[in-house]
Amino acid sequence: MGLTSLFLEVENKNVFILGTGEVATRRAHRFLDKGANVILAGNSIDDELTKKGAILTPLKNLDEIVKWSDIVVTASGDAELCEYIASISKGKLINRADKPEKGNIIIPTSFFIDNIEISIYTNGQSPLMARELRKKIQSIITEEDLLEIKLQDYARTFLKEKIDDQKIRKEYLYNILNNEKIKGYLKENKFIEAKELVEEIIKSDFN
Ligand SMILES: C[C@@]1(CC(=O)O)c2cc3[nH]c(cc4nc(cc5[nH]c(cc(n2)[C@H]1CCC(=O)O)[C@@](C)(CC(=O)O)[C@@H]5CCC(=O)O)C(CC(=O)O)=C4CCC(=O)O)c(CCC(=O)O)c3CC(=O)O
Ligand SMILES: NC(=O)C1=CN([C@@H]2O[C@H](COP(=O)(O)OP(=O)(O)OC[C@H]3O[C@@H](n4cnc5c(N)ncnc54)[C@H](O)[C@@H]3O)[C@@H](O)[C@H]2O)C=CC1
Repeated sequence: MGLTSLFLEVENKNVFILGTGEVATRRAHRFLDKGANVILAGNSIDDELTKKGAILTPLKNLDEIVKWSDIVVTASGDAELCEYIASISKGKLINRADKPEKGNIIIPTSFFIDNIEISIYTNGQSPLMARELRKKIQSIITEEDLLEIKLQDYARTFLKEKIDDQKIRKEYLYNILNNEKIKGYLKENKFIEAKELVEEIIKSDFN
């Protein structure tokens, strides 16, 4: 295995999910929430999925749907059917919820703090611990960290307009990150003051 974490654009991508149980439903929500077209094969799906645009198909003639799909998920308790679907999915992106090590996509636990996305993968060892680690991480990220991210975003955009050389932009961003006065402002939730100081620092050199 040579897994590395990446973010995948799934908007308007075609996703086929084999199964309609707990895991299949969770996967379907995740893809639908990001604008993918989702078809699930199985007996029934709940109204919430239907409302989001999921389509249910019976467990037959699945070859055409596999051809249609960009991403395949096997999440059925029927091991033989999972194997069959995997065998006709060669060359595709496939998440094997039934046998993760045989697929080429892992779905980690992911969560947001503000608009920062954090994903955890325990290398298949303990999904439950992935969930526990999530709680720990959530508890150590402060309001100040989130403001620093907003400030860096602001400074980066501002710098891109003023300075062509990326190396120089980088130097400014490090200086902003380590500026004690700015840190003090963020600690006191004074974002406007922090922003003004950033502008001052940059403008004083470039006006
Ligand atoms: C590899 C992976 C699949 C992938 O790549 O998609 C995978 C695989 C498997 N999980 C199994 C079991 C359980 N999974 C959960 C829960 C979650 N599992 C999730 C992810 C992943 N699970 C992927 C990476 C995991 C990693 O390594 O970090 C989470 C984080 C995200 C999500 O699924 O949406 C979600 C928590 C969501 C949240 O945050 O709340 C629970 C808890 C519960 O149900 O209450 C149990 C029962 C307890 C237990 O077994 O620990 C089994 C069956 C094992 C068997 O047969 O006994 C397999 C298959 C196998 O291991 O063969
Ligand atoms: N996060 C993850 O990735 C997890 C993966 N799993 C694995 O994913 C698969 C599905 O798990 P869940 O959604 O929790 O199960 P579930 O029992 O909620 O759903 C199983 C689905 O498989 C279908 N099915 C068809 N034939 C079956 C058969 N012979 N036996 C059992 N089910 C059959 C059911 O109709 C249903 O759609 C299993 O292989 C399980 O080991 C399980 C838990 C978590």
